[in-house]
Amino acid sequence: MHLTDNLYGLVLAGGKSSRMGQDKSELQYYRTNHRTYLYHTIREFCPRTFVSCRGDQTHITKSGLDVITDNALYKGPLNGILSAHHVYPEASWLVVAVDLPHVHEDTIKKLVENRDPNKLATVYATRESEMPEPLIAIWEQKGLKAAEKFIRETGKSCPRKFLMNEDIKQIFPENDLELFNANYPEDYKLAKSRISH
Ligand SMILES: Nc1nc2c(ncn2[C@@H]2O[C@H](COP(=O)(O)OP(=O)(O)OP(=O)(O)O)[C@@H](O)[C@H]2O)c(=O)[nH]1
Repeated sequence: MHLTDNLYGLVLAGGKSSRMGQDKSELQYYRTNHRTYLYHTIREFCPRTFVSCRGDQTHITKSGLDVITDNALYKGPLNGILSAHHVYPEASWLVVAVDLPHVHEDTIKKLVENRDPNKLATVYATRESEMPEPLIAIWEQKGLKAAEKFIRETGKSCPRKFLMNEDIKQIFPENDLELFNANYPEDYKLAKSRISH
């Protein structure tokens, strides 16, 4: 099996961005807004790529990028991933959250090269925390089926809670900074300053 067979890309951009105070997917770290940057970055590795967002985010749905909008089943990032899974149930998904400013081509390449399709997911973790980061990960088709069952049975939709007890492959970035999560305006400023130096 080729490592990118059936592997579709998904940039998660459907959050409320309440801590940032503005849509995190509109923030620009490189030459364009970050959802577009990540979309083009992961498109190199996947036969099809989409942005995952809410139906009311018309600035995204009408942006010209391929989009999958959330269905109304649950809330949160896992709903975005499961909505994509419902549209293309035969696919596995390379997922990247839009609030990861230091993810770059090599971060994605490493994820793809280390994919283990026999696990439920291949997931990054920082060396510091060793906790799975489910939003920079490859979710296999069977992993998404299992996640959906977990939500139905527990009522919990936190992707990390699900992955903590599951058969996953965990990998580490070259540098923990690649997984830096920008949620607040101070994080945005800090990430921008790192990028411009
Ligand atoms: N499609 C989709 N993506 C989501 C949803 N909620 C969060 N995300 C995405 O998942 C990633 C992590 O989101 P969070 O930081 O947990 O939540 P957020 O709503 O973006 O931000 P806060 O409102 O500050 O918590 C981001 O890329 C979000 O765009 C959702 O309901 N649907």
